[in-house]
Amino acid sequence: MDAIVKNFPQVVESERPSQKEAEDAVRVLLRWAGDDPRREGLLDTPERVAKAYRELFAGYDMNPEDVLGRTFEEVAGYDDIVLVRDIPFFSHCEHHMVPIIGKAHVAYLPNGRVLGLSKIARVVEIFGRRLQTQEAMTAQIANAIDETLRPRGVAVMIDAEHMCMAMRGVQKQGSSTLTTTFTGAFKADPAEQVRFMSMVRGR
Ligand SMILES: Nc1nc2c(ncn2[C@@H]2O[C@H](COP(=O)(O)OP(=O)(O)OP(=O)(O)O)[C@@H](O)[C@H]2O)c(=O)[nH]1
Ligand SMILES: [Zn+2]
Repeated sequence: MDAIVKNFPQVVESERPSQKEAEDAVRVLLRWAGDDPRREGLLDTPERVAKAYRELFAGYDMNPEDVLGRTFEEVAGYDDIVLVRDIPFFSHCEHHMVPIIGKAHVAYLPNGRVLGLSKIARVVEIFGRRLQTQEAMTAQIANAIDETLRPRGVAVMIDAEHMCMAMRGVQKQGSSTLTTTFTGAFKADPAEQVRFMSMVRGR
């Protein structure tokens, strides 16, 4: 799990700002945007935003190892692809802190043990609820499953729209970005990659 921890230096708990400091920071941003935090409609907004941030960034307080630790072996020798596709997620880009909205497709080739299917979606949640680049998020999901389950291979594809490209800056709505990470047999064997792609695309 070293790679995952290294990719995400997290705030030391003792250095985490207080709720009051977070609310004050929101008041500064409200003034920066041009509004008056003292007007009635905005009085409770800093408190709501601080609370919303704890929810939107809850992934910093979650460890993928806790989720991936529970596995099952009684699967009648099943050893072919397990694919969970179209897992919706919201994340935030680390450059602008605005949403990334997309879907993740996650597959692995079991090596005697399988994961609870919901745990795959939970891992997507853990990494989604942090500040991200799409590339890092794709690699982190694949590496977390690879390092804890030790399957024969992992394939992850993320298809997402970046609001920092749609709502601001270059303002291109509707474009999507695709990223993939392959490990093990998926990395070594292009035929396995093709199988993954066609299962993701197949309807
Ligand atoms: N590779 C990658 N780039 C991202 C991601 N999310 C946002 N970006 C890009 O990060 C870049 C930051 O570029 P900068 O020039 O530093 O910032 P900026 O002036 O706000 O850039 P513009 O968005 O072009 O206005 C932009 O090109 C974004 O599109 C991501 O997940 N992966
Ligand atoms: Zn951005």
